[in-house]
Amino acid sequence: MYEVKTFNAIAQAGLDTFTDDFEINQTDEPDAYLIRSVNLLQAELPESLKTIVRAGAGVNNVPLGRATAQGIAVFNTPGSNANAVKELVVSLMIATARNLFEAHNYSDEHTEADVSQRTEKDKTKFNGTELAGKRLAVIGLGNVGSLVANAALALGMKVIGYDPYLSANAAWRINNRVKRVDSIKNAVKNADFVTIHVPKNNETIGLLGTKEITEMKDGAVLFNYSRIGIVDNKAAVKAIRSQKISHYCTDFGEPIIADQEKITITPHIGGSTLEAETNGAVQGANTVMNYLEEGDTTHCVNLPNMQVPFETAYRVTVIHQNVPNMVGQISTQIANREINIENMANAAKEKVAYTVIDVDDLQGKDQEGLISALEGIKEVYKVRVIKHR
Ligand SMILES: NC(=O)C1=CN([C@@H]2O[C@H](COP(=O)(O)OP(=O)(O)OC[C@H]3O[C@@H](n4cnc5c(N)ncnc54)[C@H](O)[C@@H]3O)[C@@H](O)[C@H]2O)C=CC1
Ligand SMILES: O=C(O)CCC(=O)C(=O)O
Repeated sequence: MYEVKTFNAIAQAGLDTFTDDFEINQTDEPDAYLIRSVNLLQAELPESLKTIVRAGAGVNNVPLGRATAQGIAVFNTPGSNANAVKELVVSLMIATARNLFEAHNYSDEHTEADVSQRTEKDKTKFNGTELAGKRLAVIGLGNVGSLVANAALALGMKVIGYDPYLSANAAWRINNRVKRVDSIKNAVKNADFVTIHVPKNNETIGLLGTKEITEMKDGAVLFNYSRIGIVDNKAAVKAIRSQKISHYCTDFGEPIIADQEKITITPHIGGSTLEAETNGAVQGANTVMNYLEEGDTTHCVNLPNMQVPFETAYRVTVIHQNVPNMVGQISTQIANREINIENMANAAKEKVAYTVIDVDDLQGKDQEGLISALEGIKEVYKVRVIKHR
């Protein structure tokens, strides 16, 4: 029986996906964490923990370096909530173009006798513009950005995209009418709307700051539905006050942007739809099961992605540093115990490597001895022996 500890609201459909070999509980010695936005950056990760699966996209709430050093595989569920974010961003583009927040506030302030008179009288205050024919810059063309770009095209907008790290898979999803450019400056300079959809990391913190906002068209509308800090909020407030940008919408509140005209804050609801939460939870549950039961690392963010068919009675998995002679040392330990290797696979991702060894004859052998011998190799982070179901 594997034990799974959950954090945040994980959709019931996801919890129901687990087979009887998995128990969801709040144990202190879980095999897996299934999480959403809980901040684990300062949390101690228990010795028992083998995997952390983020139902969603961003893994900036997980201490990746520490997890790797403890041999914990970290996954996300890419694309599971991308459509939800796309629809929210599109709705906010329309809302800002049509002054919907201001118009609603106006009507809300006049709910008494004068509301019908004012309905016609002041409506020119809320004259808007249409999206068709306007220009949208999308920074980051992955799962969310590509959907936003394609949806904007369908609404008749012109779309400019910037993504220096675009994967081949993501490129296939993008409509060829999205014009790709080689710099943020070239993306934003004539754009009426600018939206950013990138992961939070050292390179993307402050990616849209004073310099980039200055390069935007006067009166542009700016969106940050990625993470706090990717748009420099101080710079955004200055740009709103000087009317350089006409509206700023973000999913991540902080005091500096609170209670300001033309700044709309939503409470991190980009992925908060029934469909997205279900997708993420179901995909997350399958990820937990595939990793714990087979060592599959599809969509792992800190290990190489490997799918090796599991056709033997046992599988030994080793997470280790990506340095010379690891495969040699590992197979020597196995051979020393007269265990025959049926199949072996190894791949590396930056400084970390993952080795999968399939064997038939572990029954009755000293499995604990093998694990401790392998974990005795100083470059090894974690060893698991998995019995085929
Ligand atoms: N508000 C919310 O509830 C949600 C927020 N997010 C946030 O949005 C981010 C993006 O989500 P997805 O599109 O699903 O991720 P993704 O991984 O599919 O796409 C991210 C894209 O950003 C690109 N990128 C990376 N660094 C870049 C840079 N310096 N300049 C331009 N492009 C760069 C990558 O090449 C990739 O194509 C997530 O990491 C998460 O932080 C995602 C889902 C929900
Ligand atoms: O789980 C959530 O509601 C947040 C979604 C999100 O921010 C993400 O997937 O990166």
